[in-house]
Amino acid sequence: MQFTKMQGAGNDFIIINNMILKLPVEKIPAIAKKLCQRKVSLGADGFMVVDYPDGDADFKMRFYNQDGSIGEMCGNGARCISRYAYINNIAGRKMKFETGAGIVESEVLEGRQVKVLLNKPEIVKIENDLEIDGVKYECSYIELGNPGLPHAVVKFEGLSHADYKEIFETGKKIRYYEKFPKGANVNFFEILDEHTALVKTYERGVEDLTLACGTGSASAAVALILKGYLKGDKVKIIVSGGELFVEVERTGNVVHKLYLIGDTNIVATGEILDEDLVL
Ligand SMILES: N[C@H](CCC[C@H](N)C(=O)O)C(=O)O
Repeated sequence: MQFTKMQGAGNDFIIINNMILKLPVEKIPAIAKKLCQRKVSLGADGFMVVDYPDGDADFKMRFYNQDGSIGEMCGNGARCISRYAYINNIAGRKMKFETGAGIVESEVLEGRQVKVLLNKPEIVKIENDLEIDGVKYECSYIELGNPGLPHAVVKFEGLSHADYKEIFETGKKIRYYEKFPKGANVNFFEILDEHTALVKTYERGVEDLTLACGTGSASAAVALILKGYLKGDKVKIIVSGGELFVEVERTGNVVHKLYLIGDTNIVATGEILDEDLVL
């Protein structure tokens, strides 16, 4: 099975072209779960499949998390798959593709940069503070697209110095918070200056911290701009695997357009030979 491995800001993905492979869609979750396992297989945070679109888009992006669960969308994945589609002549530099959260548009910029117009924030609860086990958290809740990809944006004092275990344990608790209808990716933030925030994400479906989350960084940018923590409409989000830029077009508290911009890296291309994989 031909594959490409890519990463964007350290969020890594296996990409396959199902226009050629023609794997039955119902078999993909198990394949994704198998191949995304670190150490025993290729390993990745997510598995992406390019497929024929239903409508007039260039292609359909199917996204699966490391545990085989379906994700509505993935921002860093969308950046990577855009460059993959461009390089493999599936789309031009500017493209439009279907995702579980709705249509996404993107543009492959110079070099390895890709700019993605993410699904609009459909649910925005800026003041959505939580209390779990007697501890209060300053939190916003945002869903991008419809059906929406769920994100909590949570203040974490001293995030840059906090140890992995503390962030992980807190992230896990909030990820399963009973009032989040479908769980949430948990994006912890610390403000570095008025145009820059540090964000670390506990990802649903990976059930661990990843080095970056694109839609999480964009959701954090929306929450932090609307809260007045960040100024201007283009902000920088520092993540563990690099940096991302988010542009927000809005009228007051209503966001019309949300862009994610950042680097991509093609790590490998070749054939998957995993002998334990049962197709
Ligand atoms: N890493 C992705 C998000 C994957 C979505 C997944 N973790 C889920 O909640 O289904 C991003 O860059 O936006």
